[in-house]
Amino acid sequence: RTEECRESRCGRHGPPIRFPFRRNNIDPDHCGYPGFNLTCHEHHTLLELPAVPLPIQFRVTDIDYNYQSVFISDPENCLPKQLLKLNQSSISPFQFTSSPVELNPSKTYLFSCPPNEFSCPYVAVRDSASGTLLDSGLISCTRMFNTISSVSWSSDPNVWTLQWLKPNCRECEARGKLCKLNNNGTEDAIQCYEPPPKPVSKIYYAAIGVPVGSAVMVLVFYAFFKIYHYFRIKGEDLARVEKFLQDYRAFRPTRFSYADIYRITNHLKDKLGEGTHGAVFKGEVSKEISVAVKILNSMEGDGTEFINEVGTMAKIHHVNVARMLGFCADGLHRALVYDFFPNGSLRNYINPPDNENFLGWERLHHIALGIAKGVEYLHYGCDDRILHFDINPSNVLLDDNFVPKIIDFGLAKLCLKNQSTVSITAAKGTLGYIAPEVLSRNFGNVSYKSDIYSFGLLLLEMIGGRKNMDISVDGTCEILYPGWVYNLFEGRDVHIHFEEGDNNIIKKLATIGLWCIQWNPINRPSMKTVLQMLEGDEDNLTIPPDLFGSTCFTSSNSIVPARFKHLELEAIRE
Ligand SMILES: Nc1ncnc2c1ncn2[C@@H]1O[C@H](COP(=O)(O)OP(=O)(O)OP(=O)(O)O)[C@@H](O)[C@H]1O
Repeated sequence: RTEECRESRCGRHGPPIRFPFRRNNIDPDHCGYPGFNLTCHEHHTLLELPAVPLPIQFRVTDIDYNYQSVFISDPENCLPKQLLKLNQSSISPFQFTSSPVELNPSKTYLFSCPPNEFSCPYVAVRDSASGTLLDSGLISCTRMFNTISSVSWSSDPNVWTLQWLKPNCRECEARGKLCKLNNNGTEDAIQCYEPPPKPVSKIYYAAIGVPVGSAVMVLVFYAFFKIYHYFRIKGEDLARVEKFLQDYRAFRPTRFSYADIYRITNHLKDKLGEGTHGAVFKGEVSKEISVAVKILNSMEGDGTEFINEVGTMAKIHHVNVARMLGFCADGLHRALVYDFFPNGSLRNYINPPDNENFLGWERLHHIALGIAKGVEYLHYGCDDRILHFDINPSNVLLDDNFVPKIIDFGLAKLCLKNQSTVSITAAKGTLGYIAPEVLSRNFGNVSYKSDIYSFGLLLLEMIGGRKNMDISVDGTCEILYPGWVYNLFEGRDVHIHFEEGDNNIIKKLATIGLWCIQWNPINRPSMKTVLQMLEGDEDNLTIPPDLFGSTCFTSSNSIVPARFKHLELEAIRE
């Protein structure tokens, strides 16, 4: 039967109502103790105290079950008036309590005041036995009489504290238990019992359910969005791969948006390196097709010129020239997409030649031949002659079979528009490969022979590596005048490691290299001739005149001719 007597409240903020209190006309009789009836009225909890001639209703503001106290106020905010009515009446089963800290019980005086001056026409004043009587504010009031016994004042003058002694549930409450009438119905007999588990309220359900429900909804929406997004992206990816393959088969470059580039490169995650014209990232058009994406340093314009140039570059197809698979001209973003070559650049293998990456002279010879074929194609195989201007080991990539692929062709033209002239500063990394006439027009006109010069130095680097070119400190001279090569022909130590038989390849590459780096562009062979030399017998090759004889090919005894000094100064100044 205790289930029938669950704790309740009149309003959400009302005091808890449980034994010995019960709600009048709502809770069964056995839920409360006689005289402890409370009434709920408009969410207020009301307590009726017996008085003569009529009972008086007070509002219950709180109930302290541990101290068996009930805090009451007057609904009309005029407690002293009620005090007057209560005078002499019994308020059983309650009684006024004295404040436990109040050593001298107070007398309470009741004053009648002019109703127009006071909202409550009665004022109760507490005065200690020793004490001061009136405060001057009550001058217009008339003292009626010293009131009944001790009224218990709480800190709020509009609230009284009543106490009850019977039934005594203090012990039960102190032990965290509840109290009820004994089963035998004897009024005095009280027993404790365990409080039933609190029913989960609707508010609780709402408090927990709403956020949890919302979170689940958000998760479900998020999951739907992700699935939708996934399939949309997948669909776009498939469409892109399809388009890419179509273009690939038709030898057309695919145009990518910057968002595509961003996705292909997995948010520009895997950076392969950074060159003069921009950074290179690894990417994947699909699981099978890996690409390298060169994001060009930002450019101006609407991209029309860029697209035209790219159109020309895309027509270039040669086994030794990296194929441009696609491009991006989106806003100010410009990018070029190439096949990805996992073996990286030739520089990794020739510098120095005797390390573990050394490919062997046979293979290096093939690579030199491949590069020469690629350059020859750029010079003679296209509608317009394409000058590379930056042939060096970094711009030669090696595919799975170590077939060389020339990259960065056309970039000089593409990016020149932005850089006004060939920038020596920008091309610092490849300074040693730049033909004299590119540095100074005193040496002749810039032409396809400038690429021959760079190729010659690439050959010399392939055989000697930087080991023989001291590029530190005053290295410009050594790079431009690799006199050490002549030591090779004279059988002197040039730090090159080779076996018997390799000698011929090395000498062949050295001879061709020397022909290619002749000062006068007219004396340099064309790429067609270079190819014949590379493919022919080295015995038929003549060693070019020692153009370094009178120059600074060693750092210690160098004497630079006046005309070359001019070049040297100019090169350093830029
Ligand atoms: N298609 C590619 N496959 C694999 N690696 C590549 C590819 N293209 C470029 N790289 C690598 O990216 C890096 C940067 O290349 P990039 O051509 O931009 O600069 P660089 O040749 O080192 O310098 P510069 O532009 O001055 O010649 C290099 O390490 C190069 O090996």
